[in-house]
Amino acid sequence: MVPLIDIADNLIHVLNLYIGFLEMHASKSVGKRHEELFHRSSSSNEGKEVSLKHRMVKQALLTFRNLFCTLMQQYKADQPGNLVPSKVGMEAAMLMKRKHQWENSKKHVGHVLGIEVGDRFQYRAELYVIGLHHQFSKGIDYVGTGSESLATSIVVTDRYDNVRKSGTTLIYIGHGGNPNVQRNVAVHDQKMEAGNLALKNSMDAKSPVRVILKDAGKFDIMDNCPFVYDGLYLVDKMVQERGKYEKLVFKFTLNRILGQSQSCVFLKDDVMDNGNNLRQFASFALRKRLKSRSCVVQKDVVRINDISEGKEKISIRVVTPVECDQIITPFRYAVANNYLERFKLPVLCGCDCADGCVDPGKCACIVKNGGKLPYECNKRLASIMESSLIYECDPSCKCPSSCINRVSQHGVQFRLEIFITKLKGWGVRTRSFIPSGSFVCEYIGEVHNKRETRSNLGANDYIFHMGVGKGFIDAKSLGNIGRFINHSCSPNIHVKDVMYDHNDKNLPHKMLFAVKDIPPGRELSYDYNSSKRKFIEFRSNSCYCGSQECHGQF
Ligand SMILES: C[S@@+](CC[C@H](N)C(=O)[O-])C[C@H]1O[C@@H](n2cnc3c(N)ncnc32)[C@H](O)[C@@H]1O
Repeated sequence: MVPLIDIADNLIHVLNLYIGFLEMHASKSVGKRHEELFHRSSSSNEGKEVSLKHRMVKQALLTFRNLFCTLMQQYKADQPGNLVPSKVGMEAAMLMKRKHQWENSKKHVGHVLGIEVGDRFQYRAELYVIGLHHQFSKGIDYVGTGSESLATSIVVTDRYDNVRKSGTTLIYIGHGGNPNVQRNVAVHDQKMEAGNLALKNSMDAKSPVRVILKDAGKFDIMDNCPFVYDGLYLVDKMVQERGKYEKLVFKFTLNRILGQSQSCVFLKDDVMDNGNNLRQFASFALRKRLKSRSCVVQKDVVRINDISEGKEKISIRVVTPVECDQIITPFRYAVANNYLERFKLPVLCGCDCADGCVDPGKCACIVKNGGKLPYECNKRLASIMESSLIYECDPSCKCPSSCINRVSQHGVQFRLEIFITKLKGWGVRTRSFIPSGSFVCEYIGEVHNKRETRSNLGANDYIFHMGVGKGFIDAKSLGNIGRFINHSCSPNIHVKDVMYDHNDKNLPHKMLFAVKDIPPGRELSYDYNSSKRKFIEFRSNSCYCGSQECHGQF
């Protein structure tokens, strides 16, 4: 028992140092903005802070999960009778609290910096550790007291008769009144106090409330990450009625604030549309069938099985809703850039590492990366933000294709699909979980040189600017999945320059890598204006990315 705690403690100590380091750099500017309802970033610096905060939240989750696993193992070995995961979660969270490892520990109304609509969580205690909901078991969290209180967040479970209608309206039953045999509490009327009072105050003040949905086996959100942050809602109505135990309960009607991104929980909304709770009319078999399907495919019909026509290792399908008859404007799918003849791409200088580039100091290609391997052994970027230019091993190198320094040249590795968005035309989403740092795809097209002007190329939505004084990639008539990826002010992938089959730094491969873990069903997006460089010019002025940090305009 003791050694395991020691391991956990050491682990926390190391992570603590790292978090402390991040905090030191973040604290100067993040400060007061915790109080803001919508964390919009107006400058690229703020954008950086938001992504830093994302990392800090992620780090807190990682610390929690490691600790949770360690404690679970400990309980399994020493006290299997006391193994209650929710209690172990609480214990892990409290251990972290003692080490000041919680994120966003100050309660506030509105979104929480570093957490996005649609983010999923495995354990209830995780919500506490990252500051999304500061209650271990109570459904309503709030700030202030009495008539001054305001609800900050609610967790919607099936414990009470909560109902969800049309994906945007929640009928949420207030707190209290349930019998509790263990604590010898009999069923009673709910009282207008604590969380109930806070929700009422929020209604009067029109103050938004964070909503976290929980799949309890009947709400089919996701099996292993049942808690989903569904965004901000307003409490529009409150009535007092007789509940299932014939005692008085408060029923709050909350409506989702418009303009927030989808959290991919619409699967069951269709079923629950007419105001019916899934539990009230769906048979067990139907529920099981629905549960086994992914919410990504539920609403859409597959129109094209593989738009790459076998050119990619993994087929890329095109889906649209049943009623949508939109088709993709024809283009030629390619898995490599088409360089115009006049480029005469320079010769390569490969490495001699027949053993697979295991010694970074000896590999000529890795030396070009400053002697550091750009990728970890799991083929993910070693450091997401570092090195804007990466040299991978090239066709003339002696190393095998499995070499650790060959990642993005192998093409698409995750199941991606093209779908129709509400306001941005076609978009790309993932059907697989994409871990942070993974290669997603290249932006492929016809490569033109710097002397050619926009008017030569003709205005189109698919021109990717390689950088000042460099070339363009035009993916209008020849391209790959990359041409369908939209812009977001809060992106989940980003562009890296990679060289592997020529030496012209003016024409690097534009490779897209995940900057965070991306769950299945999430749209992929990068910042078209990253680092003050316009990769792709918007023809319309308005941005419809729907993120909390959206600038609205281009
Ligand atoms: C490279 S294309 C992306 C794929 C495109 N949506 C399509 O239907 O083929 C770039 C164009 O997509 C649209 N777009 C991408 N991101 C957008 C956003 N956040 N808001 C509005 N339009 C967007 C703009 O018309 C832009 O010029």
